[in-house]
Amino acid sequence: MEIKEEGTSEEGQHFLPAAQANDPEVIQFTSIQKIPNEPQLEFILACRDLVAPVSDRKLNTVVQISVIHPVEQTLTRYSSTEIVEGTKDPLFLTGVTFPPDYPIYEETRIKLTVYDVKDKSHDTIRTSVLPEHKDPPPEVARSFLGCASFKVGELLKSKEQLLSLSLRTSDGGKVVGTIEVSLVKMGEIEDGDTDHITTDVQGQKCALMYESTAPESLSGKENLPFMNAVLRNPVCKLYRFPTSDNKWMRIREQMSESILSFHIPKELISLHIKEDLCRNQELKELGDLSPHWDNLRKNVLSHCDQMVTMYQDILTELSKETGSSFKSSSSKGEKTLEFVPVNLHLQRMQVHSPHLKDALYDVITVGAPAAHFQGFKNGGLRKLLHRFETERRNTGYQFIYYSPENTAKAKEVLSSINQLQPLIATHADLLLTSASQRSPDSLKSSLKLLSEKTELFVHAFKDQLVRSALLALYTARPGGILKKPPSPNVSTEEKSTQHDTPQLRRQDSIPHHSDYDEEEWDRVWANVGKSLNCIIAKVDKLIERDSHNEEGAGGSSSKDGEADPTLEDSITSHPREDWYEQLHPLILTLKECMGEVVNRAKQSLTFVLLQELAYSLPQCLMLTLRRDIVFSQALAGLVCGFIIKLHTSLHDPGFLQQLHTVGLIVQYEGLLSTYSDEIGMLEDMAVGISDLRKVAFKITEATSNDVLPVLTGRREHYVVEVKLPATVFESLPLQIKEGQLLHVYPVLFNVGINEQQTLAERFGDVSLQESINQENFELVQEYYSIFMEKMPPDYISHFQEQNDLKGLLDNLHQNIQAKKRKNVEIMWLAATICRKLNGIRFTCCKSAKDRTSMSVTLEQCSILRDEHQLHKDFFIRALDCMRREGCRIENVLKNIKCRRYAFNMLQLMAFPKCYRPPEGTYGKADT
Ligand SMILES: O=P(O)(O)O[C@H]1[C@H](O)[C@@H](O)[C@H](O)[C@H](O)[C@@H]1OP(=O)(O)O
Repeated sequence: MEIKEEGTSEEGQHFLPAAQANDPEVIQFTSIQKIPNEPQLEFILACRDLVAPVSDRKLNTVVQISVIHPVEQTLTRYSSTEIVEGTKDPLFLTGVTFPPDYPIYEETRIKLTVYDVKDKSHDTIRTSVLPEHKDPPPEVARSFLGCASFKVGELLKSKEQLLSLSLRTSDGGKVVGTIEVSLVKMGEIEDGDTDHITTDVQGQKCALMYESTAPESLSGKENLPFMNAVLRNPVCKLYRFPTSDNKWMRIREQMSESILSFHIPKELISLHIKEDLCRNQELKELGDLSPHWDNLRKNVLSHCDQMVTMYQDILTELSKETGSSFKSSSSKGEKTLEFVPVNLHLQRMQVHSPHLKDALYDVITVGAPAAHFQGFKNGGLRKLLHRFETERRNTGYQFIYYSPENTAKAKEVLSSINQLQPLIATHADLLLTSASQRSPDSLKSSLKLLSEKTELFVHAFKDQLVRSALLALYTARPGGILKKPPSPNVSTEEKSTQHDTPQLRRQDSIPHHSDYDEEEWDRVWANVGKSLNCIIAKVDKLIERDSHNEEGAGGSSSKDGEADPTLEDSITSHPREDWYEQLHPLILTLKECMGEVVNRAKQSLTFVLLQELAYSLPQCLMLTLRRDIVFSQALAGLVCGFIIKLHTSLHDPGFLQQLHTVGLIVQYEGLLSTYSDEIGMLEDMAVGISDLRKVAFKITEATSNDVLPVLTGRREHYVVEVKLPATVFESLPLQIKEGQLLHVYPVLFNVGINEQQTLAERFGDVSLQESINQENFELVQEYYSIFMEKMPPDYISHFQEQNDLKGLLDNLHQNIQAKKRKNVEIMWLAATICRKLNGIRFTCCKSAKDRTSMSVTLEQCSILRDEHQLHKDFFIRALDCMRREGCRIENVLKNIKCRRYAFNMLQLMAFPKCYRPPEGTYGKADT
């Protein structure tokens, strides 16, 4: 019989060839009845009276679970239990679970093979590097004890949903013990005779009886398809652990990829292309420039065109990856996949514990957003951007220095102009339509909209920057006589730096045209407001006269029955007017005035952008590319985290209120070291995460089957539209339904834990980590203040009763100040604060594979201990179970095709103890 390894092949990822999955003719097997989106089958295992091959040796047992598919009759290795040491009656804490889409039927046969493990450190189970997926030679690590098999249908139909099977030797002859298979329904009472089952902890017994309620849906049924639309290829694991009062809790671990890994980068790159094409066009439309500026513009344009082509090529390549939802750690340096986050997953723990409500704990795990292809020789974004700005500020006479804030402002105004001008034109046309229909009500409402938009338009130019840019452009036109520098709207800080340095000379050399009429712009700009006022006045008059006409026509008369002479006058002097004709010339004037303003402002602000681009080409564009790449990776993770959080908390009114009044905190745990390349990664990551502040979310009602989020905006500000099904959308607070923007507050705390960090602490520099932690602590505090201020008092008083956030914040602050080596307490506290504040949790290292796996499993077990009374003697065993057989070892396998954490002994010695994986799960791996 052919043996396959689950999860290493394409088949492992998709479970069934598509043709078979869709063809009812081929599949004639009995499906397992199940709750939608819940695992199809879950069971736990225990052995009894195992016979040791050598009588004086204590058994260390492990069960390997394999599936015999009824179609192909092939044996697929599916999962394993943990190793239970020193007992002939092992009870396994690691169970077996088959996710919703797994091709399993009542006819499917499950084979259970029991091994005796001789040497744990060599028992690297199911290492896929072995050819033909053969077992490691038994003498090396484990020896076969016995096996048994059953059909899924037999288990489902069995009395008490429990099978007790004899374990036999390979020739099928000798019975070497019994294996018990108990069907599990998460959240349901588990029956069974427990007397014989002991844990491996001396003398301890755990009753298998649950005192629990029926399963409660943790996320609404209606929105499940929406959430599942972004998740792919779930891996599920099941455990049972004892509580401190000797009851059992059940834990389901789930890890899923997200289609957003590719969807968001594609959306974002399309927006970059649109934004850059528009900017290039505006540069072309700058008009005549003097030879110096014209040459500069030509140079900039040729580079910018090349960049657009590059983005287009990347988009084409990414578009070929239809349906992809995972970029492996080994692809992190691939140029065409640079915008895609590394190894992005939702890591979920679902807990069902006695007496407590079922609970979900999510962490998004992802490789630190970083530009791996560009590399880290010169550092990462934090350093590169700082260096770039300093150098730009101090360069010679060729450019006018605009601060990053001013450059951003120029982009913002340009974007407002591009949005508002067509909007105003549309509202103006609607006003004329209302006029031609002679409808006072619709005339009034059209005017209201027109006024609002025109006021926004006028307001957009209320900035000194526009004036200085106009002047700068004027002097750059051919024939400009250059005397005095146009000074951009510099902040006091900038002014002082410039005065302290040779900037004075440089500024002095920048030209000014003596003929420049500084007030001309004011006149042109004010004309827009004036022409709007004329329209308002005219509309008022028309409506007023019309109402008088109506009254007149209706036989208006004074109380005593005599006609009102003034009204009669007005009726006779203003016969029924053509409103359209009255308004048309005024609208034309408004459009003309607006056109004039747009023309001037667009050109001058584009000239500001030219200054930024002209400096240090092509490095400046490469820096933008780097920032775009890092941001794209960070954004894909954020959108995934936001959608998951939204779907799991939709039924919590407090959460919804927090969402629209405060916004959500998004906490990133970084495990990067501040040594060598990882310094650059951390510098990239810090900027990428802080750039996420430019993102806001908006929730809309889904109107089609396309439920993927939609991205709009430009580099300074993005809006992510998240769609919800109509029924769910209807139940949201009004503010959210009305499209209010929902904000996020990203924060990053980093603590390096590996051997590189030891070097950094002994011989290097940890200041980057220290300043990141300090800066981000201030951000958390700021968020907390807004939270306390904006949430309703009754919510806050209940919240304060439940949580000592103030104490946690103080503790975090003290830990940050303490400057202790590898102070992992910082990460634990930050994570706890985030969870208590209903935030979104992230964990990242270089690849989100090894260190991240250690950290999320530790976090999961800590939650079980702190929130669900995990028995203290089982903390390490639970941790080892999760690390040895849980979702994260599958993560390693799917990344590097090898079931082994990439740590060597030396590295592990440097790790804080609770971050070290169990024996036999780590070693040299080809990453
Ligand atoms: O998932 P990571 O912890 O970033 O993986 C590291 C691992 O920690 C380290 O021990 C090993 O030497 C590799 O550098 C891993 O990174 P890869 O990106 O090469 O998987």
